[in-house]
Amino acid sequence: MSSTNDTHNFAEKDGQFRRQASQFRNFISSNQSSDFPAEKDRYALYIQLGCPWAHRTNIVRSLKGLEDVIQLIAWDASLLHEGKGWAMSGKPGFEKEPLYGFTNARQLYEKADPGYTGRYLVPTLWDKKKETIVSNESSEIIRMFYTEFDALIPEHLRESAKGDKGLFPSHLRQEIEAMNDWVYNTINNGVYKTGFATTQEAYEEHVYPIFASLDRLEEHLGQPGHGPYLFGDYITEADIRLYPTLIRFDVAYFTIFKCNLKMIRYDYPRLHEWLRRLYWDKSEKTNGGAFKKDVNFQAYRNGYASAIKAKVVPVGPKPDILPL
Ligand SMILES: N[C@@H](CCC(=O)N[C@@H](CS)C(=O)NCC(=O)O)C(=O)O
Repeated sequence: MSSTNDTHNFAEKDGQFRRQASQFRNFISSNQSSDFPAEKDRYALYIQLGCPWAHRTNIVRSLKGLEDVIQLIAWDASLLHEGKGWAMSGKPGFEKEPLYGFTNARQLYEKADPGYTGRYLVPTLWDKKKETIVSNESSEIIRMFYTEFDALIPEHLRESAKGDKGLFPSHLRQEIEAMNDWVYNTINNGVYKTGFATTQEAYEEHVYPIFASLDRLEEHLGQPGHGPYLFGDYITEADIRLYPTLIRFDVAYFTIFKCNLKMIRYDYPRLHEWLRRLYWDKSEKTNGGAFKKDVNFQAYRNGYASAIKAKVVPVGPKPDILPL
């Protein structure tokens, strides 16, 4: 990403990156008399392809066959304006935001709330009817997508039809929530705390826990009942939340965010297989390739290099991902 000025610095004075809580936290419901009822053509999902949090929401949109139900709008991943957020560059495919002709995310946030003072984050789930933001919290958006839209998707994709083979089956809920917690803190957000650190202390505080947690996941995948997916034979929410971080790991977090004690491809055989299995799958399990569709390795390299103001973009490792 390039920026209009040189003010990108995600760390605070003590060198630590602290993620703000998302501020729009409404929930779409299958109940048609709720404030935000599940409806075809009513909602739009704003993403940019580099963002792992947006990536998880787009994976679930594809996985659940919601492409015709929820519109997708992508900001140009190469353009983050400080003060305006993600933007449209004018390049082909990124001329203007299609609903209002906006050219940056700030305009959208201010349409929802003129007094908004937070960061202009993706993913942003927009209600076209009420003209406001439903939610900008990915962990909640994915749950709305896979629980509330059943009536609008083919029967074989419905969460209610899947029973204990679903994304968040009742017998695994506690285990998935527990894993979500440490994976979020030490891996999903851990790579950011490491990569955005501006002191040696902050960097070292966060880099070691990433690898302790990757080691823990590698072991987890070797236990009975686990593998090929994290909780056995079926993809769950835990897989969806880990994947966007690991698909970026070797090409961006290892190289650019200095999460460089080990690589997925050389040091974690089970995780490496898990990752490639999801990436290359084109079967019904992934609804024909939900995990590969919007992966863009060059966008990850460029985006993270720019986020830390690196003047050079590392080219390796190659290939971007190995065959299964
Ligand atoms: N908690 C949010 C985090 C979203 C987030 O941090 N998005 C980043 C892109 S990866 C963003 O939009 N950053 C723009 C900015 O900070 O100005 C979620 O999971 O939805």
